[in-house]
Amino acid sequence: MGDMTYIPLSEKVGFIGGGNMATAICEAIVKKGLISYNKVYVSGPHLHNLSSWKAKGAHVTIENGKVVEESDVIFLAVKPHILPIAIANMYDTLSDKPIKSKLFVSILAGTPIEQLENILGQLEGSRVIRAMPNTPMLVGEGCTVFSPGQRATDSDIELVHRILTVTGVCKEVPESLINPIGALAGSGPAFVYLVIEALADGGVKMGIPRAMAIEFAAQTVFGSAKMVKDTGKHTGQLKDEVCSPGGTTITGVHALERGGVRAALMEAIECATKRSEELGQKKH
Ligand SMILES: NC(=O)C1=CN([C@@H]2O[C@H](COP(=O)(O)OP(=O)(O)OC[C@H]3O[C@@H](n4cnc5c(N)ncnc54)[C@H](O)[C@@H]3O)[C@@H](O)[C@H]2O)C=CC1
Ligand SMILES: O=C(O)[C@@H]1CCC=N1
Repeated sequence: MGDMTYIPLSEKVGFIGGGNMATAICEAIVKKGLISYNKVYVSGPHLHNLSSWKAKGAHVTIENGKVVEESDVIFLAVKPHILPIAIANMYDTLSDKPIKSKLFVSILAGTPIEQLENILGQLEGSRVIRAMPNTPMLVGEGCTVFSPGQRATDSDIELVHRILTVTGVCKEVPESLINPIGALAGSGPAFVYLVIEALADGGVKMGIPRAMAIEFAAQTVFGSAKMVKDTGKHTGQLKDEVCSPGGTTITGVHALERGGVRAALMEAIECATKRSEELGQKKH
């Protein structure tokens, strides 16, 4: 994927909220040549927080409605509890303007499509696609899923797929899977960083210098993930191939099982999924 060049979008892309995830999406698609910053519009409550966007050539504003006016596809990239405020700000600018039929892509954890369609309902003909990205798209290894809303057209789906597929893996899924996949792939990088850090801590405890321990922990996780993806072998078989009878690895595996690592990781996904559901029900 790294060397592929993509046909630039004719559409202008907007972001309501210019934080971590909006930055990752935009950087990813700019890097792949899909768009240049002069066709990007981004809003937030304080212009000084958007200075890095401005420095790269994006159009910045404190009016969310301006982003909607200027863009063809608009990513909603605020925190879930901010959405009503962000949309109210958007309507302030748009109230007396004949804006119609815009495509919105929400990346908000938890917020269901139906809620998004209701809140955007004042904007006649607005279409919604709900997506769940993750930050590794910044290095071209993202994992994104999306679900189209009722009014999203085939060409909307094609456009969103075209945008997100350059950032890594991208698949359309039923909406019922977005919260669980958000837990696994959206939150997942944080869980994996924690694992890498803990592996490195163990290495440091055993005398490996910190920088070397981090590098080797990360490369080991990276290599193992590539083995799972490229060989297609069952993870249990790959694990067995590392465990010599009476050897070092099975001794370490025993320690992990004693520590309940599998249950802890399963619970992390279950808890994060439930938290998404709570966010959708506004139990903030
Ligand atoms: N960070 C991640 O790894 C992922 C985040 N998400 C979702 O992406 C969304 C954004 O998350 P982050 O980028 O991490 O948060 P963030 O806090 O970095 O970004 C949110 C941005 O919204 C801006 N904002 C606040 N009030 C606003 C308003 N009224 N109008 C416009 N902009 C406003 C803030 O200034 C901030 O820059 C969340 O809904 C989250 O659930 C989804 C997948 C992964
Ligand atoms: O922690 C969160 O709520 C967001 C959603 C997925 C990753 N970060």
